[in-house]
Amino acid sequence: MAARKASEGLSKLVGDEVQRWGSMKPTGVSLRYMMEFGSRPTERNLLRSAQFLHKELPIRIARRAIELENLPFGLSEKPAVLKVRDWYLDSFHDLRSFPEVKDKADELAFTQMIKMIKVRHNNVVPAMAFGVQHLKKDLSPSFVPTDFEEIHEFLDRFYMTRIGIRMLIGQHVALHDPDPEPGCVGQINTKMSPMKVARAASEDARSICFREYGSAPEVSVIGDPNFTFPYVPSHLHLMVFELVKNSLRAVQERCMDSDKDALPIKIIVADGIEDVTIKISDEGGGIRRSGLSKIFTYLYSTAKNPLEENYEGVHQGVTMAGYGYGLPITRLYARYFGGDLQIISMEGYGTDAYLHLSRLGDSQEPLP
Ligand SMILES: Nc1ncnc2c1ncn2[C@@H]1O[C@H](COP(=O)(O)OP(=O)(O)OP(=O)(O)O)[C@@H](O)[C@H]1O
Repeated sequence: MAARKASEGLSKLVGDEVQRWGSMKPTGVSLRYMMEFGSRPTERNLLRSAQFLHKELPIRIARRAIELENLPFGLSEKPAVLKVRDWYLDSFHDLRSFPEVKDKADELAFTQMIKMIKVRHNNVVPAMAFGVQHLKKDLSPSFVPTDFEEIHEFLDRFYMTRIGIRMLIGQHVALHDPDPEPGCVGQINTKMSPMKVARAASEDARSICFREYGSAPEVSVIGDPNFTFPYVPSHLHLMVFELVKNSLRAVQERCMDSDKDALPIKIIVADGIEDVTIKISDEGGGIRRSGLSKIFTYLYSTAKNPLEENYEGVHQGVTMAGYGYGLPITRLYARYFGGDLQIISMEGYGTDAYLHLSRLGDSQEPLP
């Protein structure tokens, strides 16, 4: 579909429909609810789930489309942001033009449609990053990072709701799996071993490190190998991958500068009553105190930006670092199910990342 012009404005494009849906209140779901509901994926429950999404997704999508139209500093006019807004409008339109979901056939067609919506939005993160980068370039040298607070808050809200939308779609689609792995309820593994996921994510990060530097520091994972708890393995994988990638880069660069051996990275998994905490410790030299306040912003990275040319297809080749998105996005994933992320640094020595995951899974989705 041809890109719409920003000047056409939202209200003219889709009338009051987006505004009307965008003013409705979204309904949050908890990990526990998803797990209990999804444990009986009967025809009736799948139908109920599709009916819920048929009403819920347009609300969430409309709210973001409206925000995308009203960003400060002219960010809404940037071509990459316009493209993202068009993806949201197209998805809103697909959902609203889908008739009421009444039976199994409707439900299957609806599932197919939302699966397509998820694919359409695959490149939202790099596209938005490209738009923001573009804006930063336009504003420099008068660029003041505090000006970006509003944009930063918007991006936090925007990506948080994106995680929610993708979780809801992914969960509904996954409940159709005729042969789920034992213990899995859609995307949730009721017996997820955090050690196993941490190991796999570390190996993935190490292979990127190998590709980039020709070697990779060792990563050891300490904890109870039999311990399991319900969580979404793909979320945990993504979070540990990002954190280990940062540690590997810091350790690797430090040892290249000093000609010393690369010191191993240590991951400890602790099983508490309220939280499962995963600590990732490295001796990569830490982060300067003056830079610490910036690490959770979307514009701070000490690596060369891979988005300088364009964002199309950036997902095809994961790089070691560059957008400055790893930490803020990881923290959003942790917070989505009631957890958090803290970074403690000792400049001149190393960094500890504490990833807290809420064990009870009772917290409602944060819905900005
Ligand atoms: N373990 C660490 N040791 C030293 N510096 C770190 C560590 N983790 C993060 N940093 C610093 O924080 C910055 C931001 O990290 P973040 O993960 O958000 O982005 P990035 O790694 O630069 O890029 P990407 O978007 O690809 O993850 C890094 O560029 C780096 O300077």
